[in-house]
Amino acid sequence: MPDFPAHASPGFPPMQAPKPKRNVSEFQLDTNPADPSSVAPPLVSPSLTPPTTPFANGQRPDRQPRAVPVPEPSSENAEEQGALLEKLPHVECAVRARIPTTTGQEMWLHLYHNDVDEKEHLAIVFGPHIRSRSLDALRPGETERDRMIRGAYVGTLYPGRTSSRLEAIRKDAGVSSRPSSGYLAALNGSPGKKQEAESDTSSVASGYPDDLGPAMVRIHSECYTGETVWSARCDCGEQLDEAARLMSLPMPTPASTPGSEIGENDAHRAAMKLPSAGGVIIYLRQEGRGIGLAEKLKAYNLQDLGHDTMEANLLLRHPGDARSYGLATAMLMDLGLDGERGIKLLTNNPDKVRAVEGPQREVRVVERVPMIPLAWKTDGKSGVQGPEVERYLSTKIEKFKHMLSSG
Ligand SMILES: Nc1nc2c(ncn2[C@@H]2O[C@H](COP(=O)(O)OP(=O)(O)OP(=O)(O)O)[C@@H](O)[C@H]2O)c(=O)[nH]1
Repeated sequence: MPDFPAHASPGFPPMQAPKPKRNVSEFQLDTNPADPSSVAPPLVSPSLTPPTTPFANGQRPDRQPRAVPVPEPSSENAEEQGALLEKLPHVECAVRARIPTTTGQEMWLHLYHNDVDEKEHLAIVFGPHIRSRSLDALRPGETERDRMIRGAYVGTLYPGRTSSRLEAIRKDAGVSSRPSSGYLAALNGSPGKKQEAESDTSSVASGYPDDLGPAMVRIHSECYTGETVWSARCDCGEQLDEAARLMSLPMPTPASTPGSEIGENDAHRAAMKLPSAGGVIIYLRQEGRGIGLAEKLKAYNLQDLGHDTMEANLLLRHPGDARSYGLATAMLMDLGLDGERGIKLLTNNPDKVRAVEGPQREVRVVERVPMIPLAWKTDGKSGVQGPEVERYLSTKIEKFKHMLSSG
């Protein structure tokens, strides 16, 4: 499986990163000097990275991160988990489309509307198993063609297709239908199930197979600078690429579960382009940690004047982090990822882990997969580098308490 392309345009040659002026020892990270294993990873330029950097010795050539179990929330730590919304927003998937990507993997882009803002939030779905309940629900007066145009079809589109349901196509072609069950049967119109799909789409089960375990999820906040105009102030573009790469890895076998080491056999299977176990990136339009692009650009000027990313927000009279995750919870529920089985969340952000679960723990984060900066994992061979991103990462660890040393 080839790597996802760097988010930077290949037309722009990489710039020489300036030499760092500061050393990791100045960052006063939360470590216990008596315990060498507690030393946090260094934040200096990769050319100076000492061997304690996670994966610096090439132990994880596959760049597959380890999953960390997430403990059940307790009433004792409820306060530090922060306040959650009392009521989740209403979301509806308006349209989805198949997007072939430059790596050869396909993804399904789902566009959502909601009742709390006017923005178009997105779910980027990898693999065949995750479907939107609100998209699949029948809408009054719509034709089969209408359903296909808004993406509410099963299988793939092709010129001349007349039905959104596979069963109807098989019947027209005189092919006997394979027995299907549950959600897909309901969508396909199997006797006894169609009524269920029409009357109460929220009660049908997700198509995500039980044996795949918790689905992999990334909640990503928009970053125009890091994802589109090649900024090296943050690692947002790289995180988006990495989440897509992990969700495109081949379907696990009993010997290789998602989040575990990937073996030679898996590399072979990836090369054969076997279907991926998939996952979903919820892409929220909360640019600049919720303060918007104009304010983030002011914050960058304040950072150039010597302030860190949190101070800059506060000087502009914004909270350090102005984001919320209720929309993400509602979208995950719509995608059938609520319930006991839980999800595996790609993040270092402790606030995000609980906030995305929702007021009644509608969604359960059962595992956390750390997002280690690529430069740390590849010993500086790739990834965003430079003094600005080093300062950004150190502030995330020191002030936002991101769990960046876990690996
Ligand atoms: N206000 C502000 N926002 C920033 C800055 N740098 C990046 N962002 C925004 O921060 C968001 C990404 O947040 P991060 O803090 O990188 O990561 P996170 O989502 O909290 O945590 P992870 O899940 O571990 O990646 C995006 O909306 C970016 O636009 C900055 O210097 N100032």
